[in-house]
Amino acid sequence: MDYPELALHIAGRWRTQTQGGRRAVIDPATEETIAHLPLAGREELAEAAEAARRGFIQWRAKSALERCNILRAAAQKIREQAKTIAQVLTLEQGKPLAESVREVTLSADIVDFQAEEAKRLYGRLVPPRVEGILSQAVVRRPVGPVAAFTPWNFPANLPARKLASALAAGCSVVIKPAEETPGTCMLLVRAFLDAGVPPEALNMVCGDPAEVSSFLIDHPAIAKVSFTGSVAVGKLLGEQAARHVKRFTGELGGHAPVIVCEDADFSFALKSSIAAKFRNAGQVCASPIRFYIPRSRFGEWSEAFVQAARALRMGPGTDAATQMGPLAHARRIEDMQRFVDDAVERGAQLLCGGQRAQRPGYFFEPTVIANAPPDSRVMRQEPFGPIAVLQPYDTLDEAIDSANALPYGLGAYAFTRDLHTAHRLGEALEAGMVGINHFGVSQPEMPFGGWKESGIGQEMGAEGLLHYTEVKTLTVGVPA
Ligand SMILES: NC(=O)C1=CN([C@@H]2O[C@H](COP(=O)(O)OP(=O)(O)OC[C@H]3O[C@@H](n4cnc5c(N)ncnc54)[C@H](O)[C@@H]3O)[C@@H](O)[C@H]2O)C=CC1
Ligand SMILES: O=Cc1ccc(S(=O)(=O)O)cc1
Repeated sequence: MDYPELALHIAGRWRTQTQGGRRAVIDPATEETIAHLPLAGREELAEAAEAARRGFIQWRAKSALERCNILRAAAQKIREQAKTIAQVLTLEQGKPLAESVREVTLSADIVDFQAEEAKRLYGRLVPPRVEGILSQAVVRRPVGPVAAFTPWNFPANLPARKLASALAAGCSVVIKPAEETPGTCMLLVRAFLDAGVPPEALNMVCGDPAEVSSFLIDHPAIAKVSFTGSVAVGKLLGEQAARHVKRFTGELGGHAPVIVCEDADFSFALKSSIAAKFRNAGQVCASPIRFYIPRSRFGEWSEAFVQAARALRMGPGTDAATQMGPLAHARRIEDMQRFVDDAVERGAQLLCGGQRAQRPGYFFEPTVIANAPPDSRVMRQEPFGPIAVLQPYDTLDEAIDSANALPYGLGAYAFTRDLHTAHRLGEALEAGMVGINHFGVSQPEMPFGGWKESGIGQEMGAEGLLHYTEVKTLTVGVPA
């Protein structure tokens, strides 16, 4: 499989030679270097921000229909190249190739949806309360150049969400993908440019994440910051944006509970749970983490869950038989071990896995922990990896309280066959996305965002576009 030569897109030019040096991009399945990524220096970051300022003026001047047509052409190009982009994604990130193909085609769908929404960015006319007013309108206008920061777990989907909405609204962008997975984003950026987005309206930079984000957020050309990543970094970037009163969207971490009710179809719930838990090796912000199981059926569930976890085929994403790939980078392995060791030290039971796999690559065994005390790290922080925690409960009220106990609220799930219980849980679970009897809460047409510390704002759906706009009250009086 081929991996492309990496370049940054700054002020209308692709650059392979940059002032910030370069860093290796590693295949997480083999730990081998597959490419070198040029890094931007401060002057190049300034060039990108200034270009975004000029690009914004050109891009916002296009009609909604023109923007829609260009973005739909970009979506088509992404779809046509889905296999190639997916191969790059799997090489740099590790997930199974079939998952990468699905991610890339879904990214094209996200771009299509936001492109169409550009034509529906309606305002409204409000009857004036005083005489002599011809029209009193509420309209939405693009917020301005956006600095977008995306992580390594969904190298196509997450840049697509930000690029699609920002560009559909008429904003220009400087995007910084994760340095671990830059190739996928580079191919998406190329598709947008080839489709007709003005070269200065779309910039891609990489570098030291903290230096790049700090520089861009402080830069006067940047009007809005959009970040996907950890709660801790989200708070830092949000604070920095707030100091300039710049707009901020944060898609941050979660700690999703799953309540399996006494009346649930256990075999369906278990099959769905295993697929959702170990998809992308658990590196999904809305991934299920805490499974609350009725005490009377805890033994039966634990046994079947462990058996299914052990049966998962781990391997390189390029192997068609692989069900779970490696973790995306070396730091994740160390972090998984800390989660497991801490839980066991505090008295939890390790039912399976719990260690790095004995093979090259950043593989960590599918891990199941039971009865983790509430103060264990795995019960308070997002493991962001292939670790499931099984907890017994006695009453549904108790399970709901436990599910809502953390300061996060991104995804939450439940399984029941009773319609009343389904509605009750749908209301009671405190999260931006609640899935009853299914985990598919991330869809291009639906808003995706967190409650509590899990984030601010939403991406995708009609709401996603609105976060890239400002509201203007526009009153036109009768000329004197
Ligand atoms: N919500 C999500 O989709 C993601 C959440 N995370 C969370 O982050 C935790 C740690 O992930 P790691 O990669 O090990 O650590 P990390 O915190 O170094 O990096 C996480 C992501 O944030 C970016 N980042 C870090 N500091 C930044 C800064 N100052 N400015 C801009 N971007 C910055 C990195 O480039 C990377 O893409 C995970 O355990 C998980 O909880 C990580 C990736 C995606
Ligand atoms: O990490 C967040 C995230 C990204 C993508 C998806 S999905 O592939 O659209 O399901 C879910 C969560």
